[in-house]
Amino acid sequence: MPALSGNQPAVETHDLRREYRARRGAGVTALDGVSIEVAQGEVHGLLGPNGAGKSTLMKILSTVLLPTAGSGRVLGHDLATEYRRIRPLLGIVFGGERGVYPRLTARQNLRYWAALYGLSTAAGRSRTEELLDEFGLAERAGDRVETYSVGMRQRLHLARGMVADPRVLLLDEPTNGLDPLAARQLRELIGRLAGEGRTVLLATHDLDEAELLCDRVTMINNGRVVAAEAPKTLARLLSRQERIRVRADPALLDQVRALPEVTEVAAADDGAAVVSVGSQEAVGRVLAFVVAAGVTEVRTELPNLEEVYLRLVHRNDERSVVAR
Ligand SMILES: Nc1ncnc2c1ncn2[C@@H]1O[C@H](COP(=O)(O)OP(=O)(O)OP(=O)(O)O)[C@@H](O)[C@H]1O
Repeated sequence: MPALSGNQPAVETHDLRREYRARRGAGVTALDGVSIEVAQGEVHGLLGPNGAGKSTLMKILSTVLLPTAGSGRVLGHDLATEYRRIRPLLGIVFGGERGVYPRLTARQNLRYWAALYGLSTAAGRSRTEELLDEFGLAERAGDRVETYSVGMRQRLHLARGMVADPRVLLLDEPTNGLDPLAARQLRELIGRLAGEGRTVLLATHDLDEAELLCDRVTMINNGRVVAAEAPKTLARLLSRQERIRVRADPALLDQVRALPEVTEVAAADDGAAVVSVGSQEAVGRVLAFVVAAGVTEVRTELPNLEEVYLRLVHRNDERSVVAR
């Protein structure tokens, strides 16, 4: 990977707008003033419901689509005028079959892409073998891709995106359609690639994946940024209810339920009870009550990213709620 230069953001956009013209009727505004900033080395999630504008943003960042208005830079290079300098810095892994030839073997695919990226034959061959090893494809490297499982194909997509050792990886729903094991293997690979100092921009519908992998997430709805923060910070900012997880007998739980500060007592999957408390100030009083009653297994927790997402994106279409 080429050395890092300066500390400019890996990716930044300012007021990006993208409209798609319709032949008849009104056009669609896919992006409506999107400003994001992704630091070098960061794993950044792009979250939002279908049609939110994630793929449009990814296409603009990968320089295959121009914005209608606004601007953006990748490692300091302007998206509109310096795309030739940006492309070698990017590894692009979008879903579907594009970019990998099913009738060729994994080895042939990777050598082909290495040649397209301008590697010499010898360098392309050695890079191909490295990638086949790293992405767990070496054993089947001589088989046609059409005989691969979906998980193997997706690992090959990721390997293809890594041929030129890019500084920035753009991943559009890379684990979509994978079974849990294959998705986990791919996430481990993504985590490893990110650990090498690369910047990763990951569009995903999988909120657990985002929580697991991402340093920060941007949530987009109707072409607008509704939040941009670290998953934990978002949870804290949006948490109107603190929760306390306790293990206690049913009689004590009845007493807890009757406390004025408590809004709900629900059963968790693991047999514990999750006590929701109306305000953060009241948590101490409820905690004191359960501890005085002899409960020893007790901890407070924040909502997970899925709950934050549901509140932010599906609550309504408010404008910027928690923009950086
Ligand atoms: N080529 C196009 N022509 C017209 N409208 C388009 C085109 N591409 C996307 N759109 C519209 O722009 C909006 C944003 O689409 P986009 O694909 O960027 O969203 P997304 O967040 O990636 O959705 P998904 O999660 O379903 O992939 C949608 O209303 C979509 O219908």
